[in-house]
Amino acid sequence: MLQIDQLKKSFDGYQAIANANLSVPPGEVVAVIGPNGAGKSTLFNLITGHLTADSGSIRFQDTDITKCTPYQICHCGIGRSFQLINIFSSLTVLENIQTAVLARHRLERKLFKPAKRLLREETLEVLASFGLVRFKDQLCSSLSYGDQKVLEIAIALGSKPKLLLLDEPTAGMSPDETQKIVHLIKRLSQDEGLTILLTEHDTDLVFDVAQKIMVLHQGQTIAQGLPEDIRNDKSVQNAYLGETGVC
Ligand SMILES: Nc1ncnc2c1ncn2[C@@H]1O[C@H](COP(=O)(O)OP(=O)(O)OP(=O)(O)O)[C@@H](O)[C@H]1O
Repeated sequence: MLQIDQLKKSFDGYQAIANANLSVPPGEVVAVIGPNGAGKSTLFNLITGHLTADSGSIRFQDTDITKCTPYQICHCGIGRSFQLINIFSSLTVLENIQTAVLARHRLERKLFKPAKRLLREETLEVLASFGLVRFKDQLCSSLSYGDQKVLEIAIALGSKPKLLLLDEPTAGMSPDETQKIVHLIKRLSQDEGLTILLTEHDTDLVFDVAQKIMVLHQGQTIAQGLPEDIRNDKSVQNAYLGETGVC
């Protein structure tokens, strides 16, 4: 579904992505892991068009998206939730979801008065599937951190993406909130067949949910494969030595 080849990106001479290769098969949960500064967020920003690669290619469903804008990439079918929660805090929960649903129907310009009536049923369905109906008239700023994250993922799914990118979805969460996100990832993958690409520092979570893992180290793909192979890979163990000792 997503194919990345020989990707490179430098910042003022520093190669943040030196040579990244990744293949994401349809229907799978794929995790990108690596020590701090390995280039995970940079890779995500390249995939979603928030950064432009110096060289290499990114193909999504046989379309070359390497030089596309974030708007074009979103309309191609790639949705994203960010490391820092990215919602409209001063809008209600319902209005946030409605914004995403309107955008999918290319009705963004009708965002204000008439929008209240537009696509309300579809918006309520999205809210229901994420257990957010009871919060629908609350301002987003009043939700707990965990519920704000669920809302952000629901917004990303409002555009009905085929591939969902989750950038450290459990960062800063309590164990209970983390479990809620784990269940959500499994439900979206197993019940709805969504393809998911995530980065995450919590390697227990990664080994729990991912069918495939890519390991980035200093901007290079040093390993890619099944979780059990990654766990036993010597280059991965070396990359993590002195870091978390997780593998
Ligand atoms: N806009 C930028 N300008 C300059 N350097 C950058 C920029 N973005 C990232 N970098 C550098 O590129 C490298 C990779 O950063 P990146 O944020 O992609 O790593 P990461 O694997 O996501 O790290 P973390 O796990 O800590 O979030 C780092 O050395 C970072 O300082």
